[in-house]
Amino acid sequence: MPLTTLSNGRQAVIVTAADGATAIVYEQGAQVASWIPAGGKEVMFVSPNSIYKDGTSIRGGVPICWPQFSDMGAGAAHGHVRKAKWDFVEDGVGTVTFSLRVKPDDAANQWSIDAELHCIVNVSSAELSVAFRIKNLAESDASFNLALHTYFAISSIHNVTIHGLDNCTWADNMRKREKFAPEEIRRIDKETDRIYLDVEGPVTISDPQNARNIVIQGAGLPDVVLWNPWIERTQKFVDLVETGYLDFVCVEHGAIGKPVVLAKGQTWEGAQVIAVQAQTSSKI
Ligand SMILES: O=P(O)(O)OC[C@H]1O[C@@H](O)[C@H](O)[C@@H](O)[C@@H]1O
Repeated sequence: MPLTTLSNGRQAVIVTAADGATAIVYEQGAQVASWIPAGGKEVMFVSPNSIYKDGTSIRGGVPICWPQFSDMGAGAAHGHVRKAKWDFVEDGVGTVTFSLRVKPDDAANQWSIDAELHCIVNVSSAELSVAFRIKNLAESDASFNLALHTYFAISSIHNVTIHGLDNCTWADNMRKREKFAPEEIRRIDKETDRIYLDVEGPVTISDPQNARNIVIQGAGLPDVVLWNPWIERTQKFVDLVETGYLDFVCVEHGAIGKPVVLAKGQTWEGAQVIAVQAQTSSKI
């Protein structure tokens, strides 16, 4: 069994690619918490105040938010599977798969969905891909939202610029998801909690101080949440340090604007694919 116990006491698989890239994927939540391209820097942010215990999602990496985003449903905010213990399925060079059987009578499954979930992680120095697959095992349609809630490590929120969202209508999570017309967004300089709808191209985080662009693309996931809690809201998170907002930005590909409706017996997959490009100038 390739699961190992890390120094924080949690079980995880350390994935190594043929080119020397590594990733860490926790059993709880099938949560990716590290991706280091060979000879490169960590791409995932994980808060030093993260709580490592049963039923608590790590503050960082790629929490899988399903079957609901935020409070858009009857169940726990961002769903329950990010806090559940997933089953290891298989691993190989640069890859690991976890699964989770979700049954209607699970106490935490307030959506009563009957399904098998898979999280498939593939890693190399060029790319990290995190795929969420669901097979509907019920006799009726399953309807759900999904977000791959990825926390990216950055040199400082003051240094980075965001590209790829200017032409999209967005809903403000801080104003009851009221919708707004497209507008340029480059720097984040205040609390930002937006759902960009129907994003077609990649989203890029340009980080000149880290000499890299992080290029993030969704597959089957049309929407993108852009989140940074900024100064005041950060203080409300027990698992973030006081200045934690400086160190990350979340770019979360998801199916949020419209729920996915999956017919009985059908399988659906959505993924986030992340690439890192060396930067020679601050322009992208
Ligand atoms: O504290 P949680 O449940 O992990 O959520 C963190 C944030 O997740 C983001 O996706 C939401 O847009 C924010 O509103 C939320 O605060």
